[in-house]
Amino acid sequence: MSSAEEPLISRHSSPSEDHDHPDDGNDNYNDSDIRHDTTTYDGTPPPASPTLFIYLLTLSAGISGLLFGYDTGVISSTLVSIGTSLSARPLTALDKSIITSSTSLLALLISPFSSILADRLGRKRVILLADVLFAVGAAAQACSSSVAGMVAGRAVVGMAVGAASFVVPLYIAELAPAAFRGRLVTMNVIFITLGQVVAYVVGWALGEFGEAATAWRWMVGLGALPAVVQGVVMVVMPETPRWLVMVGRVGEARRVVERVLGGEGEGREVDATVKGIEIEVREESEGRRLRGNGRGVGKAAWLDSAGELLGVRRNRRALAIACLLQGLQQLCGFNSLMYFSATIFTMLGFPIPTLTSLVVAVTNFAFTLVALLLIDRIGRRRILLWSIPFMVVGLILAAYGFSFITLAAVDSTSDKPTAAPAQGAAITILVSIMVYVAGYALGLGNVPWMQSELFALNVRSLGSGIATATNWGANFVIGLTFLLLMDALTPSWTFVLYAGICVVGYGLIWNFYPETAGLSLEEAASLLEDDSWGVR
Ligand SMILES: O[C@H]1[C@H](O)[C@@H](O)[C@H](O)[C@@H](O)[C@H]1O
Repeated sequence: MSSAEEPLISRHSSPSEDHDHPDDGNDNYNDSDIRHDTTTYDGTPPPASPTLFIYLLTLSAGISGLLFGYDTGVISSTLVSIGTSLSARPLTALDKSIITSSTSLLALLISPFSSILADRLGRKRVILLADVLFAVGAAAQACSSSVAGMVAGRAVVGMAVGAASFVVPLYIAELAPAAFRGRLVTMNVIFITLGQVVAYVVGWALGEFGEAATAWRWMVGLGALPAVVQGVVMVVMPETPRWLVMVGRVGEARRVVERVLGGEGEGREVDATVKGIEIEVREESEGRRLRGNGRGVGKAAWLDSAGELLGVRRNRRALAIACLLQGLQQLCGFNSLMYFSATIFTMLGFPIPTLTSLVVAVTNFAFTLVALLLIDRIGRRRILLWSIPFMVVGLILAAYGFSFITLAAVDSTSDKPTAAPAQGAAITILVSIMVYVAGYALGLGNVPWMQSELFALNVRSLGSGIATATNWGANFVIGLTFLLLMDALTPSWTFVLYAGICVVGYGLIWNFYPETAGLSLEEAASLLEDDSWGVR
């Protein structure tokens, strides 16, 4: 579908992809949409300025990113504040690893089901359900008295993250006028990193000024707040017109389209948009019927899409690149810092480790802003090739710093180190971690989320879904193994290992990831036909 034919209210995916793919994460709308979808259904220009409705939509997208960021970031301060409150003993490295990684594991497991639920119940209800899970998970963590209870609370939050990270982008993609869609995905990453900053600030403030025994309960419990706010915003937001048409509620769909278009959406445009959605939905169910699937969650449709994805060379290559980038985003070890920086800075003897660890979140947020200003000008491939060397330098320097210190033993009741390690080395590690995080935020923190521009439309949803699952899978591995690796290999070798992964990743990107910035989807796809994978 060319840009002039793109409905104002966007479609989500092609016929064969809609029901049975795993999570396609943050990529139902992306920056390629900025370039390609700037006109409305009948070719008229998009609304000149955002309507109140668009602001509300932006707010709900923002809160969703904030929640994702808050819940992944807050664990850092929580782990160093729990002391002996869970199961009446200090947390072991294994406890910390399982508490942390249960969230990503459940996010990974739940995301494929959220697409089915989103079709059955509607997008809005699934968002509300995710908000309930966020709130219940936060409360369960706050009230837990054992390690198992805490793991269960984190797992419920993981279900919420998995469902929300699929359905919120879908909701926005189906509601936002095309001209604003690209900006909304950009916002999502900014809000995730902002949510992590908020979590770190809350963790530090409560750890410093709160009641020692209950501070960590407030840290995790406060995660319920944005979920409640989002739930309230969602109550006044409509269901998407595309879903309403899918279930035969065309009149309601029409009223929603009128609302989205605001004053500018008079008669003809509304008609054209609703017609476009109806045609699309009809084509989809027709396609499914022809493949003998009726209206169900077609296994054959899934197989068709999977066959296209793996059977066609350029699709296969797109998938390999998208998974490479998502895998690398996590395996480079960044989230080890996001989850455990307060634990690391405690071991290094910093007096207020939760405050020191704020530099990780703030550097990540600040350089994410810089990246998003630069990325279209510099290009995705180039920004990765420029930034990964900084990550390698940061990691090697940190490894070098760690080689000078014997980590202080941590007093299990106060979680404070029993002896202060060498200060110079600790500062070196702090600075090198900042260099590493800045490099990460400039490239790997963002570029992988632009994955959908690599895929042709008919395999985009499934391809992005698999790549997103790769992200959660690798995130789980990192969360589970970091502290255990620090014990088994020493901190220095753990950081060297991450540096090695970055070097290998750099080589793979150099050889296989072509520059797609500024290209149309067709041009990007045909690059991948080339023997050199379009890199030369
Ligand atoms: O893009 C985001 C961002 O970089 C976050 O800081 C990180 O925690 C997430 O894992 C990643 O997906």
